[in-house]
Amino acid sequence: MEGVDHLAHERNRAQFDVDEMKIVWAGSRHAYEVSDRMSRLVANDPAFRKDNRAQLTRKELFKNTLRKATYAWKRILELKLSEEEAGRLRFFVDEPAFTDLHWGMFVPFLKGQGTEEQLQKWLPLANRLQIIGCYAQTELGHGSNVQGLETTATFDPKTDEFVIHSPTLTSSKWWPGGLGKVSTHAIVFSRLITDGQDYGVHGFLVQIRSLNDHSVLPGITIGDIGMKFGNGAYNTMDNGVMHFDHFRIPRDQLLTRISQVTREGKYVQSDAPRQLVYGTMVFVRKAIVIDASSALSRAVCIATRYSAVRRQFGSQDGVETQVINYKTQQSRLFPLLASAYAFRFVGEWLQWLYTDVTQRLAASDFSTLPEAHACTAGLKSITTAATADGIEECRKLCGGHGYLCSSGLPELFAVYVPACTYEGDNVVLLLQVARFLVKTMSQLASGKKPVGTAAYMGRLQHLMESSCKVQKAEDWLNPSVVLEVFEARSARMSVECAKRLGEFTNQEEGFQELSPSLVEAAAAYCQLIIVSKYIEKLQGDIPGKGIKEQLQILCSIYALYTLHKHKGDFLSTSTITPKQASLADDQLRSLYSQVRPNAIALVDAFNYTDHYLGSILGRYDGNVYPNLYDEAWKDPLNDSAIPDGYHEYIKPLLKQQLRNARL
Ligand SMILES: CCCCCCCC/C=C\CCCCCCCCCCCCCC(=O)SCCNC(=O)CCNC(=O)[C@H](O)C(C)(C)COP(=O)(O)OP(=O)(O)OC[C@H]1O[C@@H](n2cnc3c(N)ncnc32)[C@H](O)[C@@H]1OP(=O)(O)O
Ligand SMILES: Cc1cc2nc3c(=O)[nH]c(=O)nc-3n(C[C@H](O)[C@H](O)[C@H](O)COP(=O)(O)OP(=O)(O)OC[C@H]3O[C@@H](n4cnc5c(N)ncnc54)[C@H](O)[C@@H]3O)c2cc1C
Repeated sequence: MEGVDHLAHERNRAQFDVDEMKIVWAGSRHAYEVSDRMSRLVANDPAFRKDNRAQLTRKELFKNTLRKATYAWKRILELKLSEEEAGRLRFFVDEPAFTDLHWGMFVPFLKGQGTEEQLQKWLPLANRLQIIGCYAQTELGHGSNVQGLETTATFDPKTDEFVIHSPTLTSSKWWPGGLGKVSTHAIVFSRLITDGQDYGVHGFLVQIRSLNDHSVLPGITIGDIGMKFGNGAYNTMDNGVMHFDHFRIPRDQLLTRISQVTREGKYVQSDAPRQLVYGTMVFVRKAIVIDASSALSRAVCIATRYSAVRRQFGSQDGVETQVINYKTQQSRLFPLLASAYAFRFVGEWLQWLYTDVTQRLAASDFSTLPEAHACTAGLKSITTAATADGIEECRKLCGGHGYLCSSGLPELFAVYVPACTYEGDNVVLLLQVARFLVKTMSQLASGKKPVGTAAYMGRLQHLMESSCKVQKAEDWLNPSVVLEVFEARSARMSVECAKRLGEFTNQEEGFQELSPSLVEAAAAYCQLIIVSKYIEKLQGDIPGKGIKEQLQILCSIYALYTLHKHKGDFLSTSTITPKQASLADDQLRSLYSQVRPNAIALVDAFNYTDHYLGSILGRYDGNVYPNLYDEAWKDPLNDSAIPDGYHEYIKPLLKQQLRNARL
């Protein structure tokens, strides 16, 4: 059976052109071609093998990651890959490494905050990996509360230097990836103090290790923070701890696009808002949304293929039922499939928003920064939470075999789940969205017209009074009906929060008290964005046989499943009636039946190689059982029939039992 395509029958049932869908998924033909080429390059190179990760010790794992990351860099140079190609190559290598933080945070921070002079000095070194950088913001005592960071950078006018110091144990930098063992440089967030005054947190470029022998520079203490969740998984990364003892850096290593300190020690701020120092976080949060669609689609691909291969019960004609045909399986799996597509499209839109805000900032237009912050923070929160839960659901959808490392799902979950925490704890980020909504509501009262994703608030009166027009199940397929109920639910939840906030004399106290409801209102706003951006996508030109139809089905599933899951919100705000909620469920069931014949082709459209999936259950050819069986024998425990420890433990135990029985 080796090499037989067990899923061929499923693929023949598809009602759309899967090759065209691959292009939609990738974002463009060009993006598809780059991804396709890079994924194959990685898959066909034995140096990128990854099936042994769970068996390695931490030290072996880490060294192996260093080998792969440096080998990847060598290939990037040899093949003269573009920045885009290099990024995709690293993505398909699929192993968290110091390079993630170097390219993902250190270089973007440098580009965003450095002056021309600073860029000329540092960027070429960073771009050639002659220095390796990390992003050292979080401390032992503070992560979410960036303004609470304790590391100090005190200007010394006598020597024209900043003195970086960790005044307490809790001010030790803690968590930065790549810091523990690899980085030579770090962006260190510290409180800028000059002339006795504290000007708050700023980014400084600090060399932390010797470029000759990699020793940690005198005055700095650095180490790895220890093993993290799961075997293998994120333990390929050297998340680090760093403590400074009056360590000196030249004044020109304050990254000074936003503010400067003169030779005399005078603090000079530009016109730009100080929040621009958080710009790299906006950049990364945006990238994390696209990454959520990648991680979720990967889990869904595994669970969908395996659900078509796996059979249990119902043997009428001698063949048991494929578990994918069970309605419960479909009602758990297909919303995740739809979410993967929805997150992809909202990620594409977020990329547009980010580019737009960046261009505006370059022209000193800061007006859309609050919305960009709210959208990136909120969507990062909603998509990572749904993806982490979704991966775990996919594991359960694969039954017992999903719990094996060879399913690929345990490691995917362990690597992915910190996304709910890093780059901003998800609840903390939703509270930021809530603040944005409260502010938007209060500005309405003063006549300010809401724009962008908040424009619907301009129709507040209508949304407060409107009633849902759905009378039969198919009415739920009408995008304008769906959009309006999501808008009305979001508006009503925000208005309710604003009303209750108004009952507090102290607004901040009210905000704290009502924060659980505010987080729910923020989530409703983000779900509205996801639904509305998907609907907008469908209004564009989408060529290819059957593509638009499939995407419409998935869009309706995402919206109606979200409605089903948050039925309480929609009912308690009287946005829909119980009868309309029940009609939405009827429509959802019918949509699942429409997805069923296309399910395998819809996950094939992700175009993942077997190497990237890293899952026997998700193999393209569906030949699961022989491979699962063979894989078991490769476990080191099976090297010998009699295990190590038999003579020490099992034999004496059995003898003891035998003796006891004889007595
Ligand atoms: C192929 C290569 C792969 C590369 C991978 C590279 C890494 C990532 C790159 C791409 C991602 C790809 C996919 C990822 C794969 C996995 C990679 C894993 C990498 C892990 C990286 C993790 C790194 C980190 O975690 S770094 C540390 C991040 N820390 C945080 O996020 C802290 C969270 N806290 C905050 O952000 C803030 O402090 C706050 C938002 C909670 C604000 O608190 P506050 O109210 O006290 O704030 P302030 O007083 O300072 O300000 C209030 C004021 O400012 C506005 N505001 C706040 N934040 C922003 C912002 N970011 N932008 C704009 N404005 C902002 C806020 O709204 C207030 O405004 P007002 O008008 O109301 O005053
Ligand atoms: C794998 C991983 C990689 C990381 N990489 C880096 C890196 O490269 N560089 C870096 O600088 N940092 C990094 N971090 C740190 C990360 O950014 C922080 O852990 C994250 O921002 C959360 O902050 P915290 O740990 O302080 O959580 P806390 O804020 O202590 O959260 C604890 C709990 O308190 C709640 N909470 C906190 N504040 C509030 C509030 N105001 N209202 C209500 N609830 C609240 C949270 O919801 C949470 O439930 C990494 C973290 C991880 C897990």
